[in-house]
Order: sequence, then C-alpha cells, then structure tokens
Amino acid sequence: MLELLDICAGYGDTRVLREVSLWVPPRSVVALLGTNGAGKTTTLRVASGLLAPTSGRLLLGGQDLTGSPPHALARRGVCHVPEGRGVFPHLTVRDNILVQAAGGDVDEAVEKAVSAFPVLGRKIRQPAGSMSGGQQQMLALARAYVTSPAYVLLDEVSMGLAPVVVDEIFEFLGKLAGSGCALLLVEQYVTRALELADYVYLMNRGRIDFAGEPGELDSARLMEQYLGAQT
Ligand SMILES: Nc1ncnc2c1ncn2[C@@H]1O[C@H](COP(=O)(O)OP(=O)(O)OP(=O)(O)O)[C@@H](O)[C@H]1O
Repeated sequence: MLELLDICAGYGDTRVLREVSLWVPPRSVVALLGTNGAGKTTTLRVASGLLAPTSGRLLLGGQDLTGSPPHALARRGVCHVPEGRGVFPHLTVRDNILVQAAGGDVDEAVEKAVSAFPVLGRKIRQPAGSMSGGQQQMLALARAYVTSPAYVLLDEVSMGLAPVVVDEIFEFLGKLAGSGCALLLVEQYVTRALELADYVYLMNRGRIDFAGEPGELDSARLMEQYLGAQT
C-alpha cells in the first residue's frame, strides 16, 4: 500500500496541500480528480519523493519513507510519469528505454516497450523529440512499464492528444492495471478515469473533499464542480 497521511506541502511560502490523506492499495486504480490548481500534481510529486512534505507521512508497504529521494522510491517500485512526458528528446527511442532499464536486460526492455506500443518499434532509432506528441507520451508510458513497477503515478497523460491516441493510451492503462500494477491517475478525462478506477478522490484547493468508490459519486455535483472537464 502507498499511503499519504495528513500531508501538508507547498512551494516556498505557498501552502498547497492541506492535510491530504490518500491510500493506493496494491493492484488498484485510484483516480485523483479536481479543479485546476487544486494540488493534484503536487500530490503526485510528494508521492514519488520529488517534493518533501512540510508535515505528514509517506508510507510504502508500511515503511516510513517521508523525505526519501525519488530514486529511493523508484527502487521500491514507485514510478512517476510527469505531465509533459519526461522523455529525453535528443536521445533515440531505444536509448530512452535503455536509460530507464539501466542494469536490466536492454533487449528484453525494448521488446516489452514495443509490445505495449508497436509504433515505438518502427521509430526505435529516431530521436524521441522527432516523434509526435502522442508517440512521445507512449514512450513515456513504455519507459515506466519496462521497470515492472508496483505503483505508477500518471499526471494527465492524455493531455492535448488526439482522441484516437487517447483511446490507445487508456487501453494500455487498462492492461497495465490488469497486469497487477497499481495506478494513481490524475486525469482530465473524468468519465474515462472513473471507468478504470476502483477508488476516487476529489481535490479542491489543496484538500480532499470526497473519497470513495466511483459509484458513490454524485454525478451532478461532479459535473458542477468539474464543469469544463472533458468526459
Ligand atoms: N513550482 C511551483 N512554485 C510555486 N507554486 C507552484 C509551483 N507549482 C505549482 N504551484 C502552485 O500550486 C498550486 C497547485 O498546483 P498543482 O499543479 O499541484 O495543481 P493541479 O491540481 O495539478 O492543477 P492543474 O490541473 O492546473 O495542473 C497552484 O496554485 C500552482 O500555481
């Protein structure tokens, strides 16, 4: 279980998260939804160790990892796919995978990445930056996948992509979840996120103001609160 307990966090003097508690059980899909600027990205940054909380605790498998650096969490199976893709544009697709698979079997990692997104196989020697936005996003997801993570934190991975690419990405996320990987999903496509999710948290101004199963959500309230969110 990945647990955030009473987390307060921010940037300099700006307080963003206010006593946020959130649980991601192994092999579950948890959607974290909220208005713009609510603190969703900040929550993922705390969960992956990129941002140390000012108070509260981060636990993984019952172990207190509050203040641990990102590589310590990555080593324990927590993988963060940040907003804006996070691939190395000047490296080839293969080298992007190689960097992620460091220490492991590179051919196996490439094969796994290509099995997830066959288009990567056709671009394997090209610089990642020469691919379309959708293909770069696929590469970012494939890089996470090859490490066989236990928890993947996904920040708006469908942002700005063509509907057909969004379909492919959600299909992959379904498979990833089906393979036993837990997902913490920040998503603008509310309906799609809820279709995948076992649990949902709604965040507003740095606080969690709903936690439960998608079926318990009041859809009228959801739409009112998330008017403008894409379905
Ligand atoms: N590096 C930073 N320095 C200062 N303030 C920041 C920084 N990053 C985010 N913020 C502020 O923290 C608040 C929460 O931002 P965050 O990105 O976590 O929200 P979000 O829910 O992910 O929003 P969005 O959907 O717009 O990405 C916002 O008010 C934002 O302006």
